[in-house]
Amino acid sequence: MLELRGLARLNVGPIDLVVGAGECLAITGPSGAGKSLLLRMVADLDPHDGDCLLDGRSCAGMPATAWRAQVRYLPAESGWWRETVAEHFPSGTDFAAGLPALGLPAEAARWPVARLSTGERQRLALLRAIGPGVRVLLLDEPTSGLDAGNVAAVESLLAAQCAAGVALLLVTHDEAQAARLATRRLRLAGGRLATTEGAA
Ligand SMILES: Nc1ncnc2c1ncn2[C@@H]1O[C@H](COP(=O)(O)OP(=O)(O)OP(=O)(O)O)[C@@H](O)[C@H]1O
Repeated sequence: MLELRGLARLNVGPIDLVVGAGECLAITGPSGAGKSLLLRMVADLDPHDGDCLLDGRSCAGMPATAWRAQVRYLPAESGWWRETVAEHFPSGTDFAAGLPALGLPAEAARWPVARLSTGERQRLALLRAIGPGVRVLLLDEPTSGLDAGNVAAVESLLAAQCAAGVALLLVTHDEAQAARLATRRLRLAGGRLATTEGAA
């Protein structure tokens, strides 16, 4: 349902790729290979050549807000711009119900952003990224700062998203994580994507 057609920027691409609903595509590759550039192109955050389509509808042909409501990008370092956690979630949503599954207490909804640890920010940013209407999650090292227990919690949540039909593009340096989560694995090197050995 997500299709990348000739996506290219700087030294990355052109990349053609189709990712189905419920598929988890893991992308590995050396530092500086262009993994984040690729995710940012799919999120339509930087100027680039080519186009992305969702169920045949072109990103270039729809308002940026409509694309980003369906295709969510979780950067390696999340952005926070208001004082408290709750202010970053749409009002009227019961996002706090999702906190325990990520190892966070319900009162974390009221915490000031300034007190959040790196791992707390990372898990809360993931909670922010998921939700009704989201079809694709673009995940840049979503567990890089986490202990083993929280890695497992995040991976469970991601597996549940896949089971619900969300497509994941997962950038990770963790080959074991790729093996656990991915339905398909690709390696980005020299600006091109290639199949890796050990792909599920
Ligand atoms: N705006 C830019 N202008 C020029 N070069 C850039 C720009 N953004 C990124 N790059 C370069 O493009 C290359 C790919 O960057 P990118 O962040 O995508 O790497 P990555 O594969 O995600 O690496 P890492 O695993 O270290 O996060 C890097 O050499 C980076 O310095």
